[in-house]
Amino acid sequence: MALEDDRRGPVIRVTGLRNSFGDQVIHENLDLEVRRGEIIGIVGGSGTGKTVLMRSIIGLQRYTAGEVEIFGRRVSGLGELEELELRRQFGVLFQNGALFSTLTVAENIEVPMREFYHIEDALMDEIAAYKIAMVGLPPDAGPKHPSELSGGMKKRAGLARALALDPRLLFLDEPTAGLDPIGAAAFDQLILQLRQALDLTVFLITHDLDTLHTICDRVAVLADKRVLTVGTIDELLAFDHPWVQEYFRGPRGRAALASTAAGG
Ligand SMILES: Nc1ncnc2c1ncn2[C@@H]1O[C@H](COP(=O)(O)OP(=O)(O)OP(=O)(O)O)[C@@H](O)[C@H]1O
Repeated sequence: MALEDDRRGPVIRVTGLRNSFGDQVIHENLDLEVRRGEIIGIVGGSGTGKTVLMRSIIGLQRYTAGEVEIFGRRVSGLGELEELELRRQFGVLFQNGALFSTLTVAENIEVPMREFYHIEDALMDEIAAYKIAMVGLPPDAGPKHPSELSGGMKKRAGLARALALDPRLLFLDEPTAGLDPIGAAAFDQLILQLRQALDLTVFLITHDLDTLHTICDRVAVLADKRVLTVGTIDELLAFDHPWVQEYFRGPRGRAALASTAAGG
């Protein structure tokens, strides 16, 4: 059953979200809208709940209050078929790539295909090879196991798996963490290219200021248990809050700003 698609509304709408673990309240009354086709960066100090927010949106975290809509549909209370149909429309790259270590790269990419479709093995291999090429991995990466790949290649393999079902929405949790600056910049460019080629909306958790400056259309700041503000970097630079000012105007923030201004 195809989900009704509200093309005018936001791709993701989170309203009044609350998450807590025991006595620890992570989110309280959190609102966020993600627009169609944008790359939105999610930033915030460690432990502010960026990953918990992502997990709430994709259905892996049971929140205690609030509502999440994806493509105009409430994600809670969906029937089994509708939930499957929704899950097919987004891909996720988890923080550590989360590849199955006993499977090859191609087999990893085929996992979601096997879950959702009945496709012949030969066709699945072809699709996996196409996804491998799409993320800039060499063809011989397919039969390799994750342990044989560099950190950057693992991220690309995880991305290929996230793209396995041709999603329209992509979630990336700290994709450039642990990459060297050249590898991180290349990954940023890959995300930009894929957004353009595949008409994607991207929800991107990152601490990487270069990534924020280079590829994000808007940035949402998590603080005080909610989304404190959302805006372009220029708008955030003018936002009067100690964490935001320290983050974007501290030494690293200034370096990233200077580098972007210089076209680097
Ligand atoms: N399953 C869980 N049980 C208990 N506490 C949890 C659970 N998952 C997350 N937390 C807590 O929720 C808070 C937010 O965690 P989360 O991983 O979302 O932070 P984050 O903003 O992504 O941090 P980082 O930038 O360090 O990755 C943390 O204090 C964490 O310990």
